[in-house]
Amino acid sequence: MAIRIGLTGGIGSGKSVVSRLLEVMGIPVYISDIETRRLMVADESIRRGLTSLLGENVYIGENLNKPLLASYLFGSAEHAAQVNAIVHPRVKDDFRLWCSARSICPWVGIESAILLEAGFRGEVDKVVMVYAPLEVRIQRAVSRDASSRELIEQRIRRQMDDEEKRRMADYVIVNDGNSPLIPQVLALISSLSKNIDYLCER
Ligand SMILES: CC(C)(COP(=O)(O)OP(=O)(O)OC[C@H]1O[C@@H](n2cnc3c(N)ncnc32)[C@H](O)[C@@H]1O)[C@@H](O)C(=O)NCCC(=O)NCCS
Ligand SMILES: Nc1ncnc2c1ncn2[C@@H]1O[C@H](COP(=O)(O)OP(=O)(O)OP(=O)(O)O)[C@@H](O)[C@H]1O
Repeated sequence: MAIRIGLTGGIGSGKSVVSRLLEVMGIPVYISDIETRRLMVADESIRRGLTSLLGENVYIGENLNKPLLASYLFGSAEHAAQVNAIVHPRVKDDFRLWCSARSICPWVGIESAILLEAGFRGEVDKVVMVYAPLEVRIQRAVSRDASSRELIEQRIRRQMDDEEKRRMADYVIVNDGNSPLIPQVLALISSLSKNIDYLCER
């Protein structure tokens, strides 16, 4: 079985950049944002759950009504918990299938801002947190998404606090714009490789 690396970090921390580096090194990465987007349209049980929670308008033909879902989900912790309970179990099943299709790979990764909140700690062998200071994250997300500061802060409120994430992480990669990323990713792979005997099934 492949060693599963869970890559997490708040919105704008730079997980996608780190994922791309892992992929360049030949490590396939399950990008949760992309796969979840696919499942929310294709998976019947998610469609049923969201329609019964939010009404028929949550889909416009074959497309998800993203503004409707976003305003509900990010509006309160309770709403986020309701949506997450419909979506995340199916994402977990899908990730397990994705891993079994790659069992010959020595490593695989999963990238998710809410890996720990969504209960994926038990799905991975090691948790790697990508860290950037809050203000840097906000500025990056605002310019990447052409969004407002208020909307990004609203999403941040639905995510686990950085300090808590840091405590649960096995490794931290600092992506503050000053610390170079590539040496940190190489050091991570090298450190995980040292533990390969411990991580492999005997
Ligand atoms: C609400 C939706 C439609 C907004 O779509 P949009 O294109 O604007 O944003 P996108 O999907 O690219 O998400 C951007 C970022 O928002 C944050 N985010 C998304 N969903 C969540 C969530 N449930 N809880 C906390 N943060 C979230 C993450 O940092 C994510 O990387 C979309 O995020 C969604 O369907 N979310 C629910 C499914 C989910 O939990 N996805 C996250 C898997 S990591
Ligand atoms: N070290 C860096 N220097 C400059 N810009 C960066 C750096 N790291 C990331 N960025 C930029 O910041 C933005 C956010 O990064 P990225 O999309 O990787 O974040 P993320 O953690 O995947 O966020 P999300 O949770 O929304 O998926 C992107 O536009 C990215 O190009």
